Amino acid sequence: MTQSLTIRRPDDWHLHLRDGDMLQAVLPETARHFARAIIMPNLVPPVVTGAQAAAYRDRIMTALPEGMSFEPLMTLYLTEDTDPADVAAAHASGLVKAVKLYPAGATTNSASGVRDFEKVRGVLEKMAEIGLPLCVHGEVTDAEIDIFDREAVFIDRVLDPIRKATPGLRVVMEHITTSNGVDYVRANEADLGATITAHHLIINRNHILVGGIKPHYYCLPVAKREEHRLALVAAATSGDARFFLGTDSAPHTDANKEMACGCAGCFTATNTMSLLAEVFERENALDKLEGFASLHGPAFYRLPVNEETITLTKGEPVTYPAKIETGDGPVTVFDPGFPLHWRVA
Ligand SMILES: NC(=O)N[C@@H](CC(=O)O)C(=O)O
Ligand SMILES: [Zn+2]
Ligand SMILES: [Zn+2]
Repeated sequence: MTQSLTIRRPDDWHLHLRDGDMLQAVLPETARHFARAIIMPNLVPPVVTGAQAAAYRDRIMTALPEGMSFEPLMTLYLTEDTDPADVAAAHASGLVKAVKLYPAGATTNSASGVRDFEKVRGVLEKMAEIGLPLCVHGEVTDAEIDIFDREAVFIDRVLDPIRKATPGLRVVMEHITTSNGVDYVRANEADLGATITAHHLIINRNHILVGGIKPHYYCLPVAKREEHRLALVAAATSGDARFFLGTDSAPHTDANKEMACGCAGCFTATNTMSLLAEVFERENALDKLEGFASLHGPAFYRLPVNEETITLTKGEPVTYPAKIETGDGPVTVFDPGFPLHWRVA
């Protein structure tokens, strides 16, 4: 008997599409399964203004192959010079669904991010007033803080003070990687959610470092100890609506990953739904997959759920390309290290 599971079409609440040739190559990988995605603004130069977001959305729609449907949900990259009025106008027009906070230097293309959080107070207050969510890359960048502690320290030193200083600000903790992140979300009733990636449900830090360094498992925030992975799996499969899927699918060419100073990012757009179904099945939680991938995100963002459905079927191990070809060079698809049995029909 074939097992099958029909769920509402999922959305991706944290996605990097890049631009140009890379955009062209990776967009169909997402649009094949996902109806919508929150599009990260960390281009070079970053997407800072409403006008830049509108132009980027047009480039995405131009890159979408005939016959595919996909709605990019645009974000603005928060800088110390961001104009609250521009943010409010971009939100009011329906263009922009979130603002993204990168601490300066925390991750790929974050040099224009925020150093002095006092300087963005006016924007955050405006966002609280209009209900526009702030998506946060939650890591401190202080050189003396150990990379494995940067998320936990960020929660205490930056996130909690910002939230207390800005009542009503709606925050998404992006790509949480620790039990500290899970606990912080659980301890706060309102205005707080978190995205979880597929790869952080699968790898811990040993996968990156034991038996030789694995550049394709290196992303930021870096995967943590196994106990943290288990906390993420428990949160994702719990049915708690504050946790939802954000793949953080972040394509870099193999040349840029497999080098002495390799880029951070895992490319999962191609096989996310197969990865998730395998993880949720192992937890006896396939009934929670629709909530995580298709229902909790729209609820947080106050958007309608998708009317279409997808069907996952279980069978012989799924085959998918090890790499996708792009105009910039090949991009390796995330390999979980075990066979996947669920495919999107
Ligand atoms: N996750 C990553 O490791 N990389 C992302 C940036 C980010 O989401 O932090 C990228 O843009 O490559
Ligand atoms: Zn990030
Ligand atoms: Zn990201």
